This record gives sequence, C-alpha cells and structure tokens, in this order.
Amino acid sequence: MSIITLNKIYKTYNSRQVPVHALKGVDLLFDEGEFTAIVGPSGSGKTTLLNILGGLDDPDSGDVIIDEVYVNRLSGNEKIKFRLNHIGFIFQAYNLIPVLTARENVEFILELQGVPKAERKKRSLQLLEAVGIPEKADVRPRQLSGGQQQRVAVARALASNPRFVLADEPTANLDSTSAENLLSIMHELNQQENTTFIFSTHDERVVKKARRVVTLQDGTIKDDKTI
Ligand SMILES: Nc1ncnc2c1ncn2[C@@H]1O[C@H](COP(=O)(O)OP(=O)(O)OP(=O)(O)O)[C@@H](O)[C@H]1O
Repeated sequence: MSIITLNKIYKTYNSRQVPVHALKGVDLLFDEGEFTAIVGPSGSGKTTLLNILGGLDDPDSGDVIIDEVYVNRLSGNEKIKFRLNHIGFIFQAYNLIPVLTARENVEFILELQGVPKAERKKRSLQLLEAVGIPEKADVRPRQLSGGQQQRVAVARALASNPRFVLADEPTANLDSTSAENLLSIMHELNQQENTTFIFSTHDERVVKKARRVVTLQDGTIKDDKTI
C-alpha cells in the first residue's frame, strides 16, 4: 500500500532572477517498508525532493499526499505537527542540539509530542541501545565522534515512531566503518520494525544496500528500479 504519493511536483528557485528548475513534474509512489535510495548527479534535485517530501519546503505546484493527507495544503502549524508525528529526519550535518546530552536530544522530540517523562527516558535509552551507544547517553554531542553523533541522529529520528524516515546523504561525513555500521542499523530497523527509509546518497556502498533506486536527472526521474 502506498503511504506517500508525489503528484506532478514542480519547484523553481530564483523565479524572479535566473530561474533554476529544480524539479520538473516528478511523480512518485512510496510503499510502506521501503528501503529506497534517491541518486543522481549533484544539482539533480535530490535534496529539493526530500525537503518537499518531508514538508520542509513547498512545491510550486503538485501535491504531496501522505497517509491521505495533502501535506502541501496544511497551514504552517498543522505542517509542523504533521511532521512531528509522521516523519523522522536524518541530516548530513546531524543537527543535534549542542547543550543537550545524547539522551536529551532523543527525548526532545518525545517531549514535543507530550510523552510523559518516565516513558521518554525509557524509550530514549532503548533507542540509544538500538543504535549501539547506550554508554553515551549522558554525553554531549561535541564529545562524540561523527559516527556516534549520526547514531544519535538516527535514534532521534526514530523516537516519535514515524511512518517513515528521510535521510539526506546520511553517510556523507562518516568514515567507511561508521557508514557501514549506520547502514546496518538502518537496514535492521527496516527489516525488524518495517520502518520505511528514503535516503539520498552519492555513496555506492549505500546504493548497493537499497532495494529500490530512484535516479534523478535535471529535476526529472530518469530511472526507477526495484531490485
Ligand atoms: N535555495 C536555493 N536557491 C536557489 N537555487 C537552489 C536552492 N536550492 C537548490 N537550488 C538549485 O536547485 C538545483 C537542485 O538542487 P538540489 O540541492 O536539490 O540538488 P541535489 O541533487 O541534492 O544536489 P547535491 O547532490 O549536490 O546535494 C540545483 O541547481 C541547485 O543549485
């Protein structure tokens, strides 16, 4: 069953100066439980597509339909709430809050969702355990390696039990061992919990693990292969 439908998505930047047509009529469906890589040359529109998919940016035209909700038609506040309850994000730059510990970074999302304190603590510790760094729960991001920070970011993305996780080049800043580990964690969560992952990447090793590879070129879908 499709949980996400992208319908004729167009996005142009700088429309008043020199326009850049980042997406030119993209149609895509994503099913529950997918492990999908979005690939394509630099500038082909991968980040733009993920941002629109996650409701972080609006298309100029077309619809983003998630669980039958037309996300692009929601108001600003409705969109924030929708994101919080449906989508987990993993960014290339981790985006952890520096003054909070690893556990607090994970708990933060649960607090926004109104989850009671004891449950927040339990769930965040479980998640840090799942990503293999339970001993780092009380450590702040600057005391963690890049790979460990990215693991915290994965735990945070999963904290709210999202319908799907979007990751924009999640391994871009990681050494190869950390990248392998991160990928195994994502893969395991996909297999065991049926969490849907959609990630953009330039990394061949990441592409090889994907079950579906969508190739973008100049803002259009050039290829869409399920392996
Ligand atoms: N905020 C912006 N303002 C103007 N142009 C932009 C903006 N963001 C992206 N673009 C342009 O839109 C096009 C698509 O960019 P996008 O970042 O989506 O590509 P990408 O495939 O993710 O690239 P990369 O692999 O280098 O991250 C590019 O030509 C880019 O220069």
